[in-house]
Amino acid sequence: MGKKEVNIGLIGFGTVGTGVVRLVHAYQEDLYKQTGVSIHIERILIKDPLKERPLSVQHGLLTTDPSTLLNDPNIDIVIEVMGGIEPAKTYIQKALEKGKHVVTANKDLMALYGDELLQLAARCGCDLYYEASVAGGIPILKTITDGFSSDRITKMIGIVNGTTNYILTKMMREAVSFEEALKEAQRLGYAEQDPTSDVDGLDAARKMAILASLGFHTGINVDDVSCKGIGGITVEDLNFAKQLGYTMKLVGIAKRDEWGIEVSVEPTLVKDTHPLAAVNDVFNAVYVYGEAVGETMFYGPGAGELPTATAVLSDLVSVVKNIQLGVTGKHMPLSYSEKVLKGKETIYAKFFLRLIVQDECGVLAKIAEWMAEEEISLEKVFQKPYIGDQSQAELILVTHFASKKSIEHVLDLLKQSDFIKEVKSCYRVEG
Ligand SMILES: NC(=O)C1=CN([C@@H]2O[C@H](COP(=O)(O)OP(=O)(O)OC[C@H]3O[C@@H](n4cnc5c(N)ncnc54)[C@H](OP(=O)(O)O)[C@@H]3O)[C@@H](O)[C@H]2O)C=CC1
Ligand SMILES: N[C@@H](CC=O)C(=O)O
Ligand code: NA
Repeated sequence: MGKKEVNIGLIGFGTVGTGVVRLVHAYQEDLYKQTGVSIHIERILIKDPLKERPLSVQHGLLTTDPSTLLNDPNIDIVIEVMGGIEPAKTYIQKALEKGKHVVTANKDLMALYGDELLQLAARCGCDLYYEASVAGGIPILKTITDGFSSDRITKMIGIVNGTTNYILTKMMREAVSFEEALKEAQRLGYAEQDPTSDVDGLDAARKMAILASLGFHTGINVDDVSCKGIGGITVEDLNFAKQLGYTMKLVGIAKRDEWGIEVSVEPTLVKDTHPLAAVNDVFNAVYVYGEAVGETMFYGPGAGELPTATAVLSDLVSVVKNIQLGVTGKHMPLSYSEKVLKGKETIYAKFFLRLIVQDECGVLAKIAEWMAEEEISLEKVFQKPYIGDQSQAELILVTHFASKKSIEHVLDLLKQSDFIKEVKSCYRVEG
């Protein structure tokens, strides 16, 4: 056992950074007992020196000059919790090149440049850990890389964005408007600096790319993830979902089978009896199916100061243990499978369609005929008068499993036909 003290350079002192400082102080003694070293925060890089902060720190600890942190030979580990691509990427590269280990919560960066940074870390003999980047406080990356090393993961289904889950829960349960719910999520520190990445699904897509890469042992990029956000969801959609026994969730799916891998993020109607339907507010959950173990589910807070800080701290403890044992920078290869992505013709799901149709003889028969031609069979059909116009009806269809290609073809036919007045919505159904 070498060191008596490990010095940390913290980049970012916002929601997560503040949580990290609080926990390092609160758990100082436990951390010492686990690792045999004192963990000391040596410097904190911020942007705005005039900002009021919820936590005061010792004079001289804060700096706006990155070189005082990156060039300080006393700093052993850099924790990056500032977010974004640049200058975060350059700071992490510089830290690794200087022989400093890195812990980051940055999924934007890890989803885009994870491979490059991990390779650099290996070349520099350094550790690079990023547990906080996916599902906040749930220790899901360690679970997948270590816990599932004895199994073959076939599917992961997750609610991996806390902000959108919080918004959808507030809209469905309390009829709070989208704007109000988003503002509250921002106030609570859940949302990204630019919350469009939460709302448009990109944050979840980045997390699913990281999960799929680790779970399927191959490099899945954000561009490989088909992604749709919650922006287009209407209160009407939510009410229909509720009446029919579904809950709307932004769901990420990563699946592999004999045709290859599919990864997607999209608003999904989850059956009320499905465990994911009970995941509310800022909570996240990831269902992992292993060939041998079967179904497992991991649940916990997906964002917020202290939950996210626990993930950062747990990585920090891993690095400190590696330093003490003299095994930093030594990792077995994780990426060894060929990447084969599935086409739409082999991506199967159930779908919910809401249509405004001409209320006349033969309409349903024609729709059923188009569906049959694509080998789509219907699980549920509901019809009710359309409030806006008595000559029209609102038709809701839930299909059995159909390929994405087939459903898209039928949607094209529906949109072009004279007797379908409007295709109001089409959602994937889970459960
Ligand atoms: N919030 C959450 O619940 C979660 C966040 N994450 C990730 O953690 C990271 C941090 O998120 P969060 O704490 O919410 O973000 P915040 O916006 O709350 O904090 C960002 C911090 O970084 C500092 N910073 C930003 N740009 C610069 C710069 N150019 N130079 C120096 N300092 C800079 C800011 O300084 P200043 O204070 O002076 O403005 C601030 O202290 C992100 O990657 C995010 O995706 C991951 C999981 C959950
Ligand atoms: N904005 C993210 C923060 C955690 O990753 C979320 O809402 O999940
Ligand atoms: Na996590």
